[in-house]
Amino acid sequence: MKFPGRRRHKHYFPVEDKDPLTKQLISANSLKRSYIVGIDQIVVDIEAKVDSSFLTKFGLHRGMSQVIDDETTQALYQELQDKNLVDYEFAGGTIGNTMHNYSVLADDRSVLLGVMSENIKIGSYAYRFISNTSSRVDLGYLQGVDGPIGRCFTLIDESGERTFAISPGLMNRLRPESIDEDLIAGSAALVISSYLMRTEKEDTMTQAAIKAVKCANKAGVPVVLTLGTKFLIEQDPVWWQTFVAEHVDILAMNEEEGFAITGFEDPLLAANKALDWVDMVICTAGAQGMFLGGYIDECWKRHTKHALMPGAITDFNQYEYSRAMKRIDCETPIKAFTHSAPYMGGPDAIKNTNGAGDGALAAVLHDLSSNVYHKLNVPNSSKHQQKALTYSSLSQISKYANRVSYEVLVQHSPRLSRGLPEREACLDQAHWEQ
Ligand SMILES: Nc1ncnc2c1ncn2[C@@H]1O[C@H](COP(=O)(O)OP(=O)(O)O)[C@@H](O)[C@H]1O
Ligand SMILES: Nc1nc2c(ncn2[C@@H]2O[C@H](COP(=O)(O)O)[C@@H](O)[C@H]2O)c(=O)[nH]1
Repeated sequence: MKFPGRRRHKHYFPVEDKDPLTKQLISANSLKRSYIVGIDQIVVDIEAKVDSSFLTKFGLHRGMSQVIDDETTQALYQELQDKNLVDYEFAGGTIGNTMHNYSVLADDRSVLLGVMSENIKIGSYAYRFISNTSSRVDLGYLQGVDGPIGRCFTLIDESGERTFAISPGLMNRLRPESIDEDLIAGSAALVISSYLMRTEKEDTMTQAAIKAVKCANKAGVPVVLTLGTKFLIEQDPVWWQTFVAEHVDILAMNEEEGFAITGFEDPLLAANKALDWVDMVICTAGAQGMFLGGYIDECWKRHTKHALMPGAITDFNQYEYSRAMKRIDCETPIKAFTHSAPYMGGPDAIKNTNGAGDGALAAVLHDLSSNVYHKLNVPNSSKHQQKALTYSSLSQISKYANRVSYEVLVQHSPRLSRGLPEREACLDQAHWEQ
């Protein structure tokens, strides 16, 4: 496990550096490992620049992620080929991206559950998915299927808006019996997306996902849900609210999805509402940056050293230096929030916004899993007197998450090609010598 690392603040430190005594006690090969598990519809992204008439021609709703039938897929793909519009084909899927990014950041194992074609031809989409995924992502638990994985046509129009057209193939045929309960019970988190609930009659993905969620709930493993797209949530917000309240511990959403599920347009108020259902919430807000909210026990609260911020909740960031806890572990729970503006004010030129939110979530998962890893290996550390969910404070996690989003924005793919630098070039030498 590579720890989240020191960035603008000096609180990050690897296990080995924490204490010279523990350093002697722990030899590298006796370290216990932590890992996270994600479930996804296995898809390859096929990205193309199109104009709005293309979307109209194929009956696609702009800005939405929608499932298309075989006939539409054939015609759409043919037109993209004929006009030479395909820019790039790469492994995708909202959770696939998140597992990949987590493994790149943590330089450690994640496990991806889903389906994979049994017979893989060189150059096929299945082949491409596997070869574009970090070797740290364990694909050994994928369930074989006799047919293709999914394709996600990522159509970018003149305004930069992305419209996703999903040709599902057999991506939704993950069976409940393919869910290994011990694997989930031993993980640091189970990560799912709302897309897993968008299935047809013959599909088994939803049942498989629900089985995994119940297993995680029973084992006390945090369930992390990312909302994927506002259109899915808008169809039945009450169902989602109930599902989240009953089964989810950490909710990740952007401000549009936040509005769809909570009814609050302001991302801070949406995050505040979500904390009625979950222990921790991430609400990204594009150029506004991100809000992170969680619970802390009165006795563990830490005051910020930053300026108090204006917003719909007075002094909302006053306890942002605290580590997040499960509400149930707090005797006197307090809601705490933090906000981070985009790293360095955002890139001068955004190459692609695809996956910026997934990148932020991967960073949060890295912090969560680092805490489990540290606890497994240094259980008596004073750090674990507080029964916290996270390794770092809310403030640091959100800065880290924004930093990762920035990296996604300046590259073409939603998947990181490398980890973050050990030292940020933009920070002067004095920062590292403090
Ligand atoms: N236009 C932008 N300018 C600067 N930063 C951005 C911009 N869009 C996104 N970001 C960064 O990426 C993060 C996630 O973006 P967002 O678009 O909210 O996610 P999603 O992909 O889930 O919709 C933001 O919190 C911010 O740090
Ligand atoms: N598993 C699914 N993944 C999907 C679906 N529609 C889109 N996507 C993936 O989302 C990312 C982009 O993420 P975003 O946070 O920037 O919106 C992209 O790589 C797609 O593959 C879906 O229905 N199921």
